[in-house]
Amino acid sequence: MATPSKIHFATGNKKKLEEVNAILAAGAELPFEVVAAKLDLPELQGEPEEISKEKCRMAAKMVGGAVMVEDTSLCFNALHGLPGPYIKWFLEKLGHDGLNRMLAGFEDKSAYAQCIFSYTPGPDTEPIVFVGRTEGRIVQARGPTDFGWDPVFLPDGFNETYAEMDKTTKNTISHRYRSLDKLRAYLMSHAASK
Ligand SMILES: O=c1nc[nH]c2c1ncn2[C@H]1C[C@H](O)[C@@H](COP(=O)(O)OP(=O)(O)OP(=O)(O)O)O1
Ligand SMILES: [Mg+2]
Repeated sequence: MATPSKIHFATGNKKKLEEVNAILAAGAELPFEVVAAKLDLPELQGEPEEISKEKCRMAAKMVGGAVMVEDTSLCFNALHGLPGPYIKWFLEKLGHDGLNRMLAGFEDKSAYAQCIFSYTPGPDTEPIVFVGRTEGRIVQARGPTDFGWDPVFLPDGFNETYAEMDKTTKNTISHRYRSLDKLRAYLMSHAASK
């Protein structure tokens, strides 16, 4: 279906919204507009791709139009991918130090950040899913603490945590960038020809 002119981004997280806007603004001019929609959506449980699609369906029903939603997981390899989609609760309850302590008994501190965007042009269309991943490892917290687990995630190939690096750098290597770049390409290629 052709890309509509207006897409609602349903999120309750201001920092995500900032990054999404910055990532989209850094690219070519878009044939669509992204508007924020603060909807009260439940934190669903299950497999990440299914969680994301279901959230997208619910949001599309609520706004009655095109929607994108995003969910972020932080997956520890030593723990076979946990906390994964439950990172929000682990971070809230344990803090940065607690996340490090979860790995104290393991030599393997490697982890990956995963972002899943789901998009639908409207409530009657099955959402499509775009996955982006950035590999790294869990370190003692370093840098500003204004966005989630950024201080404890050190992406591979860098000496700075997500929190320490400047936003422009994070926004060219992040899990969010990688999945949003795929969604952007999809939306551009389905834009109605002028
Ligand atoms: O790039 C990131 N760097 C650091 N922390 C991050 C990032 N992206 C999400 N986060 C945090 C927010 C929340 O604690 C959990 C994901 O949960 P998640 O459900 O996706 O986010 P949310 O509930 O805050 O917003 P939403 O309304 O879009 O579901 O990881
Ligand atoms: Mg959420």
